[in-house]
Amino acid sequence: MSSAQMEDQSQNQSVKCTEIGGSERDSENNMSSSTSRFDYYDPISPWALDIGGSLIKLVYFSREDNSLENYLGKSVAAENTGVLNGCTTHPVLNGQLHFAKFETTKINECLDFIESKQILGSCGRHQEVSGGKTLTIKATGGGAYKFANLFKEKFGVRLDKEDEMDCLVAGANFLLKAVPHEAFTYLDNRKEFVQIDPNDLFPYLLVNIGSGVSMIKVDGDGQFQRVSGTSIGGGTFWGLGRLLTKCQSFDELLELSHRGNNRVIDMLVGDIYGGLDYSKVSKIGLSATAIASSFGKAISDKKELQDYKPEDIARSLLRLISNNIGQIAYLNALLHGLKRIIFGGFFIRGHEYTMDTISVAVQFWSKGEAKAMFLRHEGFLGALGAFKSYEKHGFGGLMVDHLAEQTPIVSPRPHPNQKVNGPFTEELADNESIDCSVLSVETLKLT
Ligand SMILES: Nc1ncnc2c1ncn2[C@@H]1O[C@H](COP(=O)(O)OP(=O)(O)OP(=O)(O)O)[C@@H](O)[C@H]1O
Ligand SMILES: CC(C)(CO)[C@@H](O)C(=O)NCCC(=O)O
Repeated sequence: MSSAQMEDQSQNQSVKCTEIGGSERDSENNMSSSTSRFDYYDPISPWALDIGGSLIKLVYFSREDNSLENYLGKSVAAENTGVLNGCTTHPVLNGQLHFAKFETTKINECLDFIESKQILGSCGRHQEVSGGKTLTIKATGGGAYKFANLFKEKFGVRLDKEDEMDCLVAGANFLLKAVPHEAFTYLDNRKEFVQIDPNDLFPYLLVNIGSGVSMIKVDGDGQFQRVSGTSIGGGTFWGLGRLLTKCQSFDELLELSHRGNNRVIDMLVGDIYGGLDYSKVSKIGLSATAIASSFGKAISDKKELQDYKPEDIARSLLRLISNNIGQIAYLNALLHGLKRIIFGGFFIRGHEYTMDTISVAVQFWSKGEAKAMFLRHEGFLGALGAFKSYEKHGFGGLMVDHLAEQTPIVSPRPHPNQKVNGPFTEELADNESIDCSVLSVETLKLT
């Protein structure tokens, strides 16, 4: 299939997922202690959190109304054929996987959202599920530690902490293996979806650009090493950008950068060489338009901060940070012999200029040997990994397993080749949901 065809299809992309759980829920993590088998027939919709330094990411599953009937029907049918009696059934739950994000400094908005959407399930607030057990929710990121008490006080739920790197890798591997049209390249204003053969996925370098940046060499499922990182990341862009431009939101900063011209502030090779290409006077090969020194013009100009346009500052800053991350990523890929570099994290936000800058940096430094790739669900790797981690604890129908098929997505997206007015290419709309079919494997205990 040509990349152009793949791009077209992506416009109707949706994810169908399969949710699998297992085993009896008799551990500390249980949602139910099962005094009757019907305790299992009202499963709490699973959800998971990734609470980072800048943003909280929430992934949750909601069933369609007829889902429960479906579930009961299949289970009873299984019982009638003698499959039950402590054995496993495979009821299919139809529903949707939802994604939402909130600023960590506004965590109350997240708590209100959880409450308003009733994603705590039928047990409601301050629940003690049957048998005196506390509902446990999978959570990752530093905030899973920092805000554990807040969730306990507000909802009576316990945050079951999953390692941040484990979750990033699990989320990335899941997306790369199971979700069609997930990975893409972006260069010269062209977005091309890449279908990676799941058998030829590893090794790769995962570069997660959150507040800070983690670089992880991924060798397989659960096999990885955090090889590097840098504190110059998304938090730096947003923090410095806010101070320098006085803008009020991250989106405003991105919007500014879209309109700006970095050459006003960055010192170019041509500025130093009197307009000549350095490549013409030396073997080093830097063009006149290459940035010699980010923000370098600010030293020579007799100007103050207010003399620069906020949009030009935003543009230079975005270029500086993206370039730097692209370069460090490439150096790590080189050090570890990796050709494929996959970028995630909410810093990217499907922003054309960010992706282009990172891609150019990787291409430039690797002389075309390495490739930068991006992910549609870039910001939800950790939360998806936490969501998937229910599975490894073997309880309660809580694992996205594989994609069954695609159905049209609810919200329309611009065509990848269509020039959009804003700075974003194809960002996941906030709170967008994805159709899912969920296979819930429950071990039913008959009493
Ligand atoms: N609406 C937004 N508000 C604030 N920052 C945003 C927003 N959208 C994107 N960002 C960018 O995304 C970054 C956070 O990305 P992400 O959520 O992946 O990391 P995090 O989990 O908060 O950080 P860390 O993993 O380092 O703790 C911010 O620092 C900022 O650059
Ligand atoms: C500290 C974490 C892992 C928290 O998510 C992240 O912000 C990060 O990778 N920062 C970069 C730290 C460093 O390696 O210099």
